[in-house]
Amino acid sequence: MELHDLIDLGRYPIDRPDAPAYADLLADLRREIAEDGCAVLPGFAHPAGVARLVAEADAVAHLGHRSFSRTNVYFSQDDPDLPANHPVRQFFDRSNAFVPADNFPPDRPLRRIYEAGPFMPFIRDVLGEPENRFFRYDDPLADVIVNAVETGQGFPWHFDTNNFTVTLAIQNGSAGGAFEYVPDLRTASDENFEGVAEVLAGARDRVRVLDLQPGDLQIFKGRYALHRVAPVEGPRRRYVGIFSFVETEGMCGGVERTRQLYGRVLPRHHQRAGLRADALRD
Ligand SMILES: O=C(O)CCC(=O)C(=O)O
Ligand SMILES: [Fe+2]
Repeated sequence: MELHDLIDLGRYPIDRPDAPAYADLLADLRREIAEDGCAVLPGFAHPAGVARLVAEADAVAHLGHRSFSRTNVYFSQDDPDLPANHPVRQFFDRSNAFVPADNFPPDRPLRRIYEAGPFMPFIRDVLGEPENRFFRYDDPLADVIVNAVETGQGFPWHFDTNNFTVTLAIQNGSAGGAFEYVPDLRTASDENFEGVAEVLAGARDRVRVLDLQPGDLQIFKGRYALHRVAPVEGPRRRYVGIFSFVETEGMCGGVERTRQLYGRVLPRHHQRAGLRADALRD
């Protein structure tokens, strides 16, 4: 299976960084990131590629870790010393199933894309990050996963633990499942708890809504953009492939969050706790 069996390389020539079309594409996507905090590449995976990705997701969906919990936007514990309306103290229902990354071998479609030579440099170019601050997530449970969401389930407001998130829509639910986000709500040095509290209380003025279609690739700064997935409705599962990138080499997920989302932790999650460049709550 080659990259062109999955991706529309005619429309998105990520394998030809010297081509003028690559420079044009990059300029468009960088503008989108600057204006919207998010770039979308419609039809990045072509229909035949989507069919392969759906088949892969269907085959491993039963291995998803189904978890139901109440979580705050940081996936952290409550802190009773803070005021009751503080974002750390706002908990929302979360239910979904993450299919852990060790179910996606290199010769199957999803990891074939994630580990393809041109993919990481392309994403880094779009985000305008330097080479020494852009790495694949070093987490064997979470570097590339599928989020499988069934009827009634969703993913409430949160920040990602990895810096940059790239999602690939594989299959939509029958209805619902829209992606909502607030770009740049916090920075590496400013939690902006007040702004977060406003969104959690229902302020909609900065919320953007995306209705992604199967095959669409989305690139955004999930550590700084608060985001959520509206509940899915109807019999069909929603599948999204999630590719993670980080600014610190060797970084993996924290112990608490990894246990919640994947149902297990590895020795490296303990060994590398705290290996990150910022001091955000997570
Ligand atoms: O399913 C999605 O579109 C994104 C889910 C998400 O935000 C996450 O897994 O952190
Ligand atoms: Fe997320």
